[in-house]
Amino acid sequence: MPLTAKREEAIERDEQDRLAPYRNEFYLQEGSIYMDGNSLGLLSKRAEATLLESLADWRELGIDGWMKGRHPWFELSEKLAALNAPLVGGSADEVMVTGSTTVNLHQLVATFFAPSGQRTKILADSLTFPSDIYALQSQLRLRGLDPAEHLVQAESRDGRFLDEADIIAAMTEEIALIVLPTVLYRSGQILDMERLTREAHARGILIGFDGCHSVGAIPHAFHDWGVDFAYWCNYKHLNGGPGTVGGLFVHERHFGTLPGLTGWFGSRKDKQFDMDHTMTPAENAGAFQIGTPHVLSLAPQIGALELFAEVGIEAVRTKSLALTDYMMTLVDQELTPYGFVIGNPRDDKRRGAHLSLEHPEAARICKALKAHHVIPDFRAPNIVRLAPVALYNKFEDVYEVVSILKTIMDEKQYEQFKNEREVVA
Ligand SMILES: Cc1ncc(COP(=O)(O)O)c(C=O)c1O
Ligand SMILES: Nc1ccccc1C(=O)C[C@H](N)C(=O)O
Repeated sequence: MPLTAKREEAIERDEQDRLAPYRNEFYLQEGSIYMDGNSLGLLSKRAEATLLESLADWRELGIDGWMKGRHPWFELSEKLAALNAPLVGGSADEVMVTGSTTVNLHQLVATFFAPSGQRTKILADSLTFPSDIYALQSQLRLRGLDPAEHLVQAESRDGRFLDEADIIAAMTEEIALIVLPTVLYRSGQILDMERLTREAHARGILIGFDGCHSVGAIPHAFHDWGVDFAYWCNYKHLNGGPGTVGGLFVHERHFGTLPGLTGWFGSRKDKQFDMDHTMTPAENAGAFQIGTPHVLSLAPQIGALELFAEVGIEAVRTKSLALTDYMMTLVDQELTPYGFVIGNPRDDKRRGAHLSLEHPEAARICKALKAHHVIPDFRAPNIVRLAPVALYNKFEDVYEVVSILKTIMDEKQYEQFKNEREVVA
């Protein structure tokens, strides 16, 4: 189904795009358009190379890979932390690449949730990713507190967005800790982290953020905003590979706080192999490591993060906004008659890096897209999530996806599929 908009306009924008050459850094499948980098980013050639180098270090050096490898494993988490730091607005000391999103949340809540007196509750929200809620519930149970009473979830007025004023209103004198997403995983709304942190601190409450959907997509200033802690995954926008090691940020004002969950890799590096039964924790965010790093799962990040160091997060964000803005324009022009509702914020300040297209037939529209070799994901009950990624998608991809969507809707091709979700996406 031809679009009213002209393909040449998309091609022209690609020609002017300074980041266009980075597309060649990635493995893209011929004839397929990947729009799911907000769930699992694609493999880059540099990430593949650093993974293979680490594998070769293991093959050739055995145990000496820890100190003498091409990317010595003993300092690898620290090296990657320094590459993550500019992406979250922290110093290299405030960041550590370790654990996974959910494990890091457990670690940080185990550290910073200190119920006392009437402050015994944790404040989260009703739209956040389920794993965070499960972790918070179990942390409460571990302290002998009933989650039904002690986990407060700020409500959304429309099921899509959160209003900071509602969250602030829930910051009562019963709240000890707040955990919120930076960007909501379904609607892509960015929360005003600076404002929320200021308001939490004005009430004597600690606050941390889940950065899974924002790190590698938008700039952050966790240090300057005064955020107490944050945690994120490196497999979405950072393209570190499936299940790659996650990241965490702890504000320097908390250095010296004993982690809730300690292990020998949280030791000061020069002390670790003293094997003393009295731990000497690292004097920075390194203290929050627990055990031996998953080296082969860290290794792709060396190459993947190098790309971000080269391009800079500001340039990534500028292109990402241009891509999602272009996609919204085409959706408005071409798809409105078919019943799509744009369920993400339109404002640049509020919009993350993906579009959330709502439609009652969303599950089977996603299946029809896949039959056309377009990879979106479906999020229940009615969302087609589409993420045009700055480092590897082009404006012409956006044009093509909207054009395919128009054909699917016009010819009701989605009717060939069941309107039920698949297992993963
Ligand atoms: C916002 C958010 N939080 C938490 C998670 C869970 O992360 P993990 O499975 O890596 O612990 C995800 C994605 O899986 C997510 O998108
Ligand atoms: N970790 C995964 C493992 C398997 C499949 C998807 C994921 C995701 O990350 C989903 C993502 N967090 C989401 O926002 O839906």
